[in-house]
Amino acid sequence: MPRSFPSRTRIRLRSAGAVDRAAARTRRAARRRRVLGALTGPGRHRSGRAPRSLPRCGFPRCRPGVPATGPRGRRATTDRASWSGQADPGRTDQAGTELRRPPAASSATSGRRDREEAVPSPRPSAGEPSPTDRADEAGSADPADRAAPATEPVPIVVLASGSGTLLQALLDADGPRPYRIVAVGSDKSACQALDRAAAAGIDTFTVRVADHPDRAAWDLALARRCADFGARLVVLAGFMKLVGPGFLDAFPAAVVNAHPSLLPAFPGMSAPADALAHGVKLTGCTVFLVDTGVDAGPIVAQRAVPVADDDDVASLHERIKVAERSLLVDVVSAMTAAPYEVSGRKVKLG
Ligand SMILES: Nc1nc2c(c(=O)[nH]1)N[C@@H](CN(C=O)c1ccc(C(=O)N[C@@H](CCC(=O)O)C(=O)O)cc1)CN2
Ligand SMILES: NCC(=O)N[C@@H]1O[C@H](COP(=O)([O-])[O-])[C@@H](O)[C@H]1O
Repeated sequence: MPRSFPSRTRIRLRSAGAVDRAAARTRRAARRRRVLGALTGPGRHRSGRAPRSLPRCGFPRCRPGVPATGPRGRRATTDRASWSGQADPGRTDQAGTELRRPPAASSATSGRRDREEAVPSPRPSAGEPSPTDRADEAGSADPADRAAPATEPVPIVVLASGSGTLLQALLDADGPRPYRIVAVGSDKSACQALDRAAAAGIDTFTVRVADHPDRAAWDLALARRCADFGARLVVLAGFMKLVGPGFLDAFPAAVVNAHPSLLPAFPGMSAPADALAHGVKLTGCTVFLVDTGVDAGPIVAQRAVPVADDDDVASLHERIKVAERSLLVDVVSAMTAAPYEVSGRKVKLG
């Protein structure tokens, strides 16, 4: 049974700049606590409570408020201590995803902890800032915030195994985009998708299952590579490996997959062939939030595509992919441009 998503969670994917600013606010709040602690005596916050330590990211190189250096010197944001300053507390996970839970929301995802290293948890942790700190973080009095552009692109990583035409559509999308592809990864050492990324001047990486002792270790290695690039959203675009809980926990409600059928019809690796074999007259494509099931996660968007009488698998798949490319660009743009809400199986875009 796939794990479900938390009910009624509002998610705002944050730009790298936003997370860096949140880290700076947290550092300032910590400094204030130290100064006030010195004034009011040992071990006391001005609220009268004992100060809490900041939470640590699960990845060993990461420390709160200290940006790690990713490949080619790019900063992978690692701060997890930045809760939203709203009445409904939200928080930023390792991937920089801000999770906001409306008051009636149930608790976060249940989690297996069968991993070789701790990975970031979407749950509130001991480092939850005080309400005072939340107010500090929410406040727009910070000149750095006021000066920051409102529309910094959200860093995304695309994972692909094949020809990479979905990736190309994300690369080619016209106009200013709310996302920036910071890296393209694959489970294969060579594939056309990696070539397309390299041609566009984008960093690439490979994480092969065969190079890891087991699938859980591969999951964590893949998550680490994506996190090192500062990904807030991971897009599976023709990625032909199932990702597991170790990966998904690092990017809660922030991994999407494109699939060439109208799910829940025809899940799996041969959807267009299965649709043809079934004799359907209408099929299509789906973009969904990936969970631990196979093509089973909450549906974000779908588009219908007709089946022609003389279609073969290649012609049908190509017609689906035309729709899929623009659907994926639309969905990734919407998810990175504005908060979206996940409520059980329902996903509402901003
Ligand atoms: N946890 C999930 N991971 C992925 C999903 C998903 O829904 N949940 N979607 C896939 C894409 N996918 C089809 O939609 C899919 C990919 C791969 C497989 C599969 O069984 N793969 C085998 C290996 C096959 C191979 O390498 O040739 C495997 O993972 O061992 C099924 C469905 C993306 N990931
Ligand atoms: N089960 C996953 C699956 O079937 N994925 C599908 O592979 C194609 C990748 O195309 P591309 O390599 O040209 O981007 C796409 O149709 C994608 O949905």
